[in-house]
Amino acid sequence: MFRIVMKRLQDKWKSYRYRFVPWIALNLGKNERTIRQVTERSKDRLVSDEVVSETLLHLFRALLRNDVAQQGEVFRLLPASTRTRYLSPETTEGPDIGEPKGEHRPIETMLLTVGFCIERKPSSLPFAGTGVFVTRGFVPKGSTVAMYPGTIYQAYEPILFQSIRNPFVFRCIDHVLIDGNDKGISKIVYRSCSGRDRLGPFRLSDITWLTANTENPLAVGQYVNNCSNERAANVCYQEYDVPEAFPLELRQYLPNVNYRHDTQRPLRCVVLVALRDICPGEELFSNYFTIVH
Ligand SMILES: C[S@@+](CC[C@H](N)C(=O)[O-])C[C@H]1O[C@@H](n2cnc3c(N)ncnc32)[C@H](O)[C@@H]1O
Repeated sequence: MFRIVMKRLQDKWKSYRYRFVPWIALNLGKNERTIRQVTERSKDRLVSDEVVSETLLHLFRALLRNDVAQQGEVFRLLPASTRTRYLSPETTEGPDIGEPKGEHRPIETMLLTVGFCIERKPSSLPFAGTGVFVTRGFVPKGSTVAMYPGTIYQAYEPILFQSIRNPFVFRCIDHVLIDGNDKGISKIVYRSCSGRDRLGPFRLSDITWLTANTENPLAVGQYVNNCSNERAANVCYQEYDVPEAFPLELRQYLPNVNYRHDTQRPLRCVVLVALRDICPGEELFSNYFTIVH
């Protein structure tokens, strides 16, 4: 009898694509109605990887273009044709209406390139700590709204010490883990891995999400709170593997790094995609549980 009960429990547990392990253990019973249900892994994607790439490239190019003063070494090593693209916007493949020129203020760049900006503020929910809000602009359904930063652990890699009392360990559908904690041992590990993985002057990941001033303003997705029966989810998580062709000079804005330097697969990122139109002033809520049937 005991074995049968245990087997049933195990099967139920396995069907959960639980995102945040400690949160689930405490809240599974309370929030059953807010669970996101998908019939297959492939149905969990709201938009294609190409659409996600388009937004990231558009924003990252604008961020780089507005940071020319700090990027001397990077520009020196870029092929002339690529360099020209950043130094004189009018030579790019079409007019980029609304792209800011000159001053380097990432949040303004975000507003002008993607049409909205998000920022961390005290959550509108009691006792939920910090949350993420759309502070200006308008987010159309299907937009890439945020990124989940952190160190990437493949399913077989050890994460024991970093995961103790850590509410920021995110689990992907294929059991890859992302440690998005910006404090303590997690912060030390991320900094060290990011410093390790460079190609000369080219940084391959961003470390500024560990501070209050993020170079990539999308990289605050780890602070998005869970929906509740009263506050429905307006964003969902989606895995995004960085394509090989992603430009070298733009990788410095990716807020993820592999724990092991010899990982033989594309860099995993996770983006948050809008489930509906979102207006300024609204807090973002995701779904910490998803069941794949
Ligand atoms: C990934 S963190 C989100 C950021 C968190 N709000 C903070 O300030 O650090 C997950 C933690 O946020 C809190 N949290 C998330 N959603 C919540 C909700 N709907 N109500 C209360 N607390 C929530 C829980 O403490 C949970 O363990």
